[in-house]
Amino acid sequence: MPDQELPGAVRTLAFTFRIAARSHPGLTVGTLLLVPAAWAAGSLQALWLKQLVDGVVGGVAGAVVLAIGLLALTNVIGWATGAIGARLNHTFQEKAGLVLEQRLIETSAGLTGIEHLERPDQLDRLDPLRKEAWIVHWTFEALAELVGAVAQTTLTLVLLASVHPALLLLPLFGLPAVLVARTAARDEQAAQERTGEERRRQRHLVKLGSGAAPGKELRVFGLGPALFDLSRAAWRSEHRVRIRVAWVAAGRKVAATLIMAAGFGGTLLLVGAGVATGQASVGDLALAVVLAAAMSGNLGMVVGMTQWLVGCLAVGSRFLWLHDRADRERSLPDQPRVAVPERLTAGISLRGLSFRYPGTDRMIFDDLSVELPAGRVTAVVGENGAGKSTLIKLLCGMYRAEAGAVLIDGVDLARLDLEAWRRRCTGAFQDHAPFELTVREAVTLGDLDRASTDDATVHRALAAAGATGLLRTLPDGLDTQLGTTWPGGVALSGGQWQQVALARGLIREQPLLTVLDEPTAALDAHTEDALFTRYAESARDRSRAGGITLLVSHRFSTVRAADHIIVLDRGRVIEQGDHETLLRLGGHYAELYRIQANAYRGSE
Ligand SMILES: Nc1ncnc2c1ncn2[C@@H]1O[C@H](COP(=O)(O)OP(=O)(O)OP(=O)(O)O)[C@@H](O)[C@H]1O
Repeated sequence: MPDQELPGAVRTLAFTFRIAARSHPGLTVGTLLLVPAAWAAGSLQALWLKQLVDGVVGGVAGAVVLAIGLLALTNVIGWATGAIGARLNHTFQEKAGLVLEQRLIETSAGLTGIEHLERPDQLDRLDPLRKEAWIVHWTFEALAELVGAVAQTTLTLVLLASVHPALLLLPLFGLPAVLVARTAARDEQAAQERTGEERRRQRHLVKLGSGAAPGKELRVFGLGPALFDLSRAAWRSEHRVRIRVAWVAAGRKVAATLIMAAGFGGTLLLVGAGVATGQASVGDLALAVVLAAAMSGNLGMVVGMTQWLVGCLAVGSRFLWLHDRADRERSLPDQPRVAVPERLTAGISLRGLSFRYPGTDRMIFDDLSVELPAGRVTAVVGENGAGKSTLIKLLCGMYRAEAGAVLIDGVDLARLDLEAWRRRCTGAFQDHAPFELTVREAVTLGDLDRASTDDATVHRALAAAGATGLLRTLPDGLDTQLGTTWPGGVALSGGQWQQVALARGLIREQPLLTVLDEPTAALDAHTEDALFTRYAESARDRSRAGGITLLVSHRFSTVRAADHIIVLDRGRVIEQGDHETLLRLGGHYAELYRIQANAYRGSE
């Protein structure tokens, strides 16, 4: 289970309301007053109807004219407040939605680590928020409509009590419906939590089955039917739980509706008897019929709006949960933060590092010690799952180690100003983000701290990433839109996307740490080889600030260009040294290098 319960409805409502009200106080108040006013006008009409009926029955012309006038006036007011309220509400929703979305991005991206994006239990929790963030915007409409429904119900009750005090009991008959709605919403949320994994799996399988990237594998392996079966199984497993919850809720709702109907029947009997005995007027009967009928509708609306609001809050509570995490992070005892050094003199030392991913049992590193000397290019090699990418995550402060420390020129990374550290880090990753922007934008995103980026800088970054040739083929040079789903956008191959990502990673000047986690795996071996040999040379030239490059690659022809090579095996360093030393050692590295070199020669 995730480390913390989801926040309750009241806290979530206050939180969502606070964010929106702070950004648009006038709209908030306007919406919350006008929408309910339109509702209340509905009940007043019933009162004027009673006056009208009594006026007609008693033959009092003045009362009839007054009642008609009031009916017309209330109608106009109800219509006008309804129309303006709806307009305001719409504007408010759009504006508040934008603020909420902005906060969501800020909160999610602002968390120091990436645990919430990688841990399955936390992903299950965040999934509805990512997919249905827009539901949170409806919280205010749901709230305004609920306040309106409650206001109308209250006014209806006051009017019913004026006919016969016993009619105040009418809402008791509607109470089960309200309780049933609340329970149904809670059960639905619990079912959502329980079936989060199945839902994600099903969506993942549908995405695989219909996406462009897996299209080839799907055809070669004839995976369509198998994926469909798996997706159907995941859907069934999720659906079974949710259908059971829906049926139980439907059963309870039928019972609650029967109780409401009994209340309506009782009202008619009571007031009808009063008219027969002369204790009530015909107008009272008309009022009671209209209001009692409206009462079940009103309570139904209260129930519906409550359900709607609770549904919005269920999604909002995930937002608050994320927000709480950010708050907890901010409220950690504020240790004096050490400034990030302008240049590295010693380098980075990983000392006695022990780490396992939160929520898992397996140690990825157990007492790992590694030195990354300042101004040097260090390569890490090792089989799949050896811990290479995890090492990078720890160096960038995405996770904290359980024991040991990452020392930056002797200072524990945990004591450094992490944001400032990250501003001095850069990198490119195999699972890079394909930013479908112009080439210039996709590259300059790598250094937003720079006051302005001239074209020469972008060209330099693209050249360093070996993408000059690619640029020549693009119709509008740096202004070319990437991604075919945009007007005039061009399609890039996997390797070309990687080149753009690498250029983004290389645009920052004088980084203290450059992590290159298989950033060119989609390039051919020759191109990668030439690129890194050139990169390693320029990195040595630029090593004045003591910047460190950490390269992860499975290609030994590339790795040999590094100053220092670390061979990882299941989280342990089994060999290290430069290429020549490791070859002389005749160990694991030498063996793998020879296998690759032979395969490479054989393929030529
Ligand atoms: N987010 C995660 N949660 C739990 N375990 C993880 C997570 N990411 C990686 N692991 C586990 O940590 C171990 C090391 O993974 P890592 O990605 O660091 O290996 P790697 O050496 O980079 O592998 P590759 O060469 O395949 O990229 C693997 O066993 C992997 O299953």
